[in-house]
Amino acid sequence: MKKFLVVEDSPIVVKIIKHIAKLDPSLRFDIAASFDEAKTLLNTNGPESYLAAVIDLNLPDAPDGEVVDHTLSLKIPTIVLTGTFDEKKRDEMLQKPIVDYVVKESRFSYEYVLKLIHRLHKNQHIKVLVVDDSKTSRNIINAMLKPHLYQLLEAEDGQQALDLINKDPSIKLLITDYNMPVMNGFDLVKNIRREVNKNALIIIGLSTQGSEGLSAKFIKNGANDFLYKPFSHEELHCRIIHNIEAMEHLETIQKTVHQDHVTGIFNRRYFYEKGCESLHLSQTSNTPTCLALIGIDHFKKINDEYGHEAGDQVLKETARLLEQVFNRFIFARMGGAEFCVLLSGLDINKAGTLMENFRELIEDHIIMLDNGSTTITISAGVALNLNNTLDQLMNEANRQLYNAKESGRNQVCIAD
Ligand SMILES: Nc1nc2c(ncn2[C@@H]2O[C@H](COP(=O)(O)OP(=O)(O)OP(=O)(O)O)[C@@H](O)[C@H]2O)c(=O)[nH]1
Repeated sequence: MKKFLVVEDSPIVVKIIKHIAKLDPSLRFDIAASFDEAKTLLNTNGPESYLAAVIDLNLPDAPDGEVVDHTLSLKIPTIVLTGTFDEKKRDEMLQKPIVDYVVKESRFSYEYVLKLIHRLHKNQHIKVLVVDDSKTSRNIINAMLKPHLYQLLEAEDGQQALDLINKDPSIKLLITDYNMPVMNGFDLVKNIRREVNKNALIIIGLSTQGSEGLSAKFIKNGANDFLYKPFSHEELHCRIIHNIEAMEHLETIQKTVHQDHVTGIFNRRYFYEKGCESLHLSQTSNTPTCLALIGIDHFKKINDEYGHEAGDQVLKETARLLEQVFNRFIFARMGGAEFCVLLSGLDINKAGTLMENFRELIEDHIIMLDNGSTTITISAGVALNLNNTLDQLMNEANRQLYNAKESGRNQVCIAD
């Protein structure tokens, strides 16, 4: 993560920021105690080296927030961190394209600022689509979003937006007006929700005051949230953050549910979920598919000889090589020392050859352990899908794996 710039003359505040930031090694920052020092740092390092600036409003050589104008002119996302409770000053600052205005009240204020910095870092990867037929309205919303570093896209009506969403599934947030030609915001939401659920794309509906029934209608038909125009920068920002954080929590939960805790690759649950879908697709499109079940030979001996942690390292290294070779397929650790790959698009000969190559790669690979090094071998069973269920295919591959083990291990057995 890029570093951030703190412009602050109070040693106590600097000490608190340093203390809190120390708990998170990904946070790096420079400190300037005055406007002059800030200018020197910015000249020396270049404004592009800073993700954001955290600025105190009252500095000896800049008593009226002059540093804020300077960092904004350099297009650095700027967070005001001040001891000033003055409402007028706050309103004046919020008229500028700053990220946020935070009052130094307690340690939570500082934690909030550091959370904002993490947010800015993540926002750089979040695509936001703003849909409004009025160029002026789009410009206003974009100006509010820009300081938060989102990747911004625009559409003039619902149909344009729908086309963009269909073309680019990585769009995470859609902010749409209601009244638009060609396709209004309401129909846009209904159309999107036929394909994309609330956890994959956040939709925030907008409309002018006076259309009170619209908010409930928007939300009932699939929008995550709703705002009446005109809204403040802070209001929009809070709604977006609230929805994005909810989406990220869900993504973390989904990832945990589908991830193997030792190797970090997908687990059996994921394999069955995705594997069933993929098998169904290949059957309807008449595409050949094979399943390979792989077992590390005599894995128990590794645990016994080098210890359980070394056993874990062997599993991780095997998983890493599996990921390297079978990246374009669905693969997972099934449990113990067993891994599985669904080889979609490959006939039995190609699948067998690929698995044989993988067996050789493993055989020749030296695995470095904390307490030495070792080599391993694998056995594998490969089965071709003949309109089977995933369970049937798995059973056949398992029979072949058993044959490979019984025939002396370090070999690939293929179903006739
Ligand atoms: N280190 C480590 N060991 C594990 C883990 N999960 C299961 N094991 C151990 O893996 C061993 C099971 O290995 P098997 O696949 O039966 O291997 P094996 O019987 O030694 O070898 P083959 O007969 O060739 O299949 C058991 O000793 C388990 O305790 C894990 O997450 N980490």
